[in-house]
Amino acid sequence: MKKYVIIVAGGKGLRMGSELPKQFLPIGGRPVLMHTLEAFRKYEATLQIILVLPKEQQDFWKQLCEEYHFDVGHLIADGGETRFHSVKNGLALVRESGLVGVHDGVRPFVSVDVIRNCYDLAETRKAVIPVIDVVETVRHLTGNSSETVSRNDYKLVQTPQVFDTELLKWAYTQEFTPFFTDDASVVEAMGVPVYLAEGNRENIKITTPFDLKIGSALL
Ligand SMILES: Nc1ccn([C@@H]2O[C@H](COP(=O)(O)OP(=O)(O)OP(=O)(O)O)[C@@H](O)[C@H]2O)c(=O)n1
Ligand SMILES: C[C@](O)(CO)[C@H](O)COP(=O)(O)O
Repeated sequence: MKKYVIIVAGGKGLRMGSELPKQFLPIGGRPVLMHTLEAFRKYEATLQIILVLPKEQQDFWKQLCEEYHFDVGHLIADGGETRFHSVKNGLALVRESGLVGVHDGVRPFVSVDVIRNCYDLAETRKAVIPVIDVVETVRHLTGNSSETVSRNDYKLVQTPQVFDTELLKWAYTQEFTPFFTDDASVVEAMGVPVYLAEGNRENIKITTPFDLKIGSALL
């Protein structure tokens, strides 16, 4: 079965606030994105990797690949206005039927076991996302007040989110709404249920400078 992953790195990284876009910041001496692509190559040698990058960053990325002798093969698509639009641009390069995962470029610590489990389950479940437990107490804001809610009723959502290719392409024909913060929300809006798989706690999304410190410790 043909398998793809769309690795989205088309964002602005505003919360990181660094001059160098966060996907290029070094962890363990190498850009974040290289760790991410390698995790997927470790999962499967024949996986077709599609990397989504802002057009103006693509030459810089190619320079980095040469400088670091980075040889994980991949196609490049242009970043879009939002994550939704970036995924849509990546999906345009998905030409055969099979499975397609979507993964945040800034989640370099996804485990190969989690990747494999999500793809394996998607063969029958069609739409699979990795999640982890909430380990802190959660409060719901109600106007000027707030109340504790049961954390057992919630999960934290990670990537890769893996889908049947035709299903994801169909879902991405919808008009964008700000409610679409991940791929599962886009698929669910078509009335299709999403299956929850186990994520890994190290699979953090590098969002702020604090996450970089954690990332360095995780290597
Ligand atoms: N237009 C966009 C926006 C986001 N992303 C990607 O989606 C992932 C998750 O987004 P986030 O961590 O929020 O990245 P940014 O949007 O870059 O960060 P910020 O919200 O702080 O600006 C990242 O890999 C990011 O590059 C993307 O491909 N295209
Ligand atoms: C897709 C995601 O990483 C799942 O947790 C998350 O929704 C991305 O959100 P962001 O605001 O684009 O970082």
